[in-house]
Amino acid sequence: MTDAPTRAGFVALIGEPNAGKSTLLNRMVGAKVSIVTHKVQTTRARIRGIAMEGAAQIVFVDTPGLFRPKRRLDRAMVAAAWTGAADADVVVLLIEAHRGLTQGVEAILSGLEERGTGAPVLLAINKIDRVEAPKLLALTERMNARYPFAATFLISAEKGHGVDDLRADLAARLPEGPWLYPEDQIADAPLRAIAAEITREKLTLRLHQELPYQLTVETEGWEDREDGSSRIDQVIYVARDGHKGIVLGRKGETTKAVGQAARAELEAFLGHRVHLFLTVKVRPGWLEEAERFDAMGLDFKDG
Ligand SMILES: Nc1nc2c(ncn2[C@@H]2O[C@H](COP(=O)(O)OP(=O)(O)OP(=O)(O)O)[C@@H](O)[C@H]2O)c(=O)[nH]1
Repeated sequence: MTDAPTRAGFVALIGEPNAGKSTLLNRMVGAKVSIVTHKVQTTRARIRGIAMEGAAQIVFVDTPGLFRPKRRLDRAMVAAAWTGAADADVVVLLIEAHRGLTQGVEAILSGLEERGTGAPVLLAINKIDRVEAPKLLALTERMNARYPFAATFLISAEKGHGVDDLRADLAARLPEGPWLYPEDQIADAPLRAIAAEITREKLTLRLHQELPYQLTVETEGWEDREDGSSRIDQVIYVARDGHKGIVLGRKGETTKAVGQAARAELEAFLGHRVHLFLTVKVRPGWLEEAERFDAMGLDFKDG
């Protein structure tokens, strides 16, 4: 028997808040490689996780900023977010079985129609554990009458029903080609990446608009200690000296608060004690290294 060709590509998972995107990702990807903290609003599509299915590598991206309240829509940002969906090889629209074709879902479908996407759009009706079979059938028909989905999957992300079928179908739709991320990176980079992402998120929450552009967080050290705790060393890189002060805050209080918040979340995530050490460093021109960050699976630029 000949080996199956390798495949790789991007899958955009879209849906209203609370549809179950994180739950589904965790199911498909496994907790270890799922970057679960994604609340940071950026104009870039973000990699949420990478799943291997046979010889296929499925890179899940999400499109932050897509469905924010209309009044505050920043056109450029929303356009960029849609680009994320349009650039994907496959789009999965996740909806809730008990809520059906809501106004929010309708808005997403209109968006897809307006902008168009060359990629097939799959419908995943989630939370099927909450409704009766006849209702599911009716919803499936209604949705498919509304939009030409390439396929429909009835799933329960929480209970795991239908998730394997969805993942296998996604894998089969990806183009043939080499993997986008080396397998060993998928195996060990993620925890460090998640830890860096958590700190970045706390910085964003704390600094809001003041957050320096060209800021990045890297986990440079990780030591699991015998007492069950972890020592994690991270560096916050900024592009200019002036930015260092913003990140540190008066008497270092910003970094301190960020560190405390990040540590608490890391402890909850890892389930054990964490000693987190943050350093702020200036690294002009880190953008040149953007490709390296891309390779780490944290971000990638649109287009
Ligand atoms: N009953 C049921 N609940 C589910 C299922 N999948 C997800 N949920 C619940 O739905 C809620 C939202 O799930 P999330 O995975 O956080 O949803 P999300 O789409 O990532 O939400 P945002 O992060 O706000 O975009 C959680 O309380 C889940 O436990 C399911 O299959 N059945």
